[in-house]
Amino acid sequence: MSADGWMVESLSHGEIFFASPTLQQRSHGTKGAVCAYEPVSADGVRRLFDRARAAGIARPVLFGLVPFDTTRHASFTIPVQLQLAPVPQRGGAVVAPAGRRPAVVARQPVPAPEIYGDMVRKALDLYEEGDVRKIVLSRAMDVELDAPIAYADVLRDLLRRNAQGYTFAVPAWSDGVAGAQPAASMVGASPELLVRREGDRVFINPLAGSIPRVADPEEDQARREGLAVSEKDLREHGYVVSDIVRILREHCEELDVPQGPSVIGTDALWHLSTFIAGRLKSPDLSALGLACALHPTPAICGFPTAQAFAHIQDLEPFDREYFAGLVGWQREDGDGEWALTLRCARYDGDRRLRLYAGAGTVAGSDPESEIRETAMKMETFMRAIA
Ligand SMILES: C=C(O[C@H]1C=CC=C(C(=O)O)[C@@H]1O)C(=O)O
Repeated sequence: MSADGWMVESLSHGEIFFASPTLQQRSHGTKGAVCAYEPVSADGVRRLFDRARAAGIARPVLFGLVPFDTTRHASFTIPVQLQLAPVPQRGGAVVAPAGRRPAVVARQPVPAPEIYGDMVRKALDLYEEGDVRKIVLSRAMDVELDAPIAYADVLRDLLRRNAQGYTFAVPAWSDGVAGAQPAASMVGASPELLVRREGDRVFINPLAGSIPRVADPEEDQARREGLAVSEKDLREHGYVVSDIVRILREHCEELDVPQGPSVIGTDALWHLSTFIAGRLKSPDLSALGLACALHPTPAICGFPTAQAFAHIQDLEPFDREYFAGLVGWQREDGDGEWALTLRCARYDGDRRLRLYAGAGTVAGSDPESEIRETAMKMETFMRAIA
């Protein structure tokens, strides 16, 4: 453990790091890890734990990435050596980065911001036609660096600025697996908890409806207050909460849903947030099982889900892969935490990253503000890299 208490020192490509607001976990080495690259299923997860036991891993913890489109392959890893610790007090001593940061050699938006604006305008036309009410539209940015990233520096930076978030580096496998080097890793700091399960208690914290923060404290506060009463943002948030609650009612016998959202802040944005707690009807439903029942929520897809999903496939000119999917961990008893894979990038382990950002659109959305919001989401991640 390093002086600042974060277990990120010498983390190499393919190793795992996952920090929630209270717990940090990291793997040491990639040798012997039990891995799978297959669509997510309860049977598949069970088989992985069986393989881990057979391999002599005493207290197996499964880490994973589930794609936005769950018919595609997920990436799962049960490391041989895992270290757990409470997160250190924030605001304490911060170890300065050891070396120089990589420089950006090239940036390529996918698509260009104007085209993203056109996508939002097309969504606005669809709202007039009436078969869909919300679509979360995203864009990407391909970045080339002059040198590989230092995981420890990047994660420290993300951790420092996202105290209430879920900071992660989790490997993405490709066909064949079992090699020591993954195809890529997803690296980022998500503000959004999809599901935490502790025994029969579950916690869900959807976010939707956002505004960028500014340095001036008065203007920043005015933006926070404006978001709390914005009709468009409350509507955007409402689709998410009502759909999540509808599904939770099938699986929970007690549900505690606040009357209305509150506003939470990351270092760069204000978000509308609703913290929901429930008690599961069946102890057999794991954290990942419930997360998959809820996914894709209108926070990253839209409403109604099927129509929004089809429009996303049609409008977005790139494959989301693991972006806007699930990232997290789970123990054999089904307890665990799954966050949405947001504010992140796919990193190839060398000099290439693909950053992603999305924004919810509804009738009344402004294409220019959605361009700004997605730019801000990617920019905050870039600050940690170069
Ligand atoms: C899709 C993203 O954010 C979602 C989560 C929180 C707030 C959102 C919004 O206000 O648009 C998005 O629904 C992203 O960060 O890429």
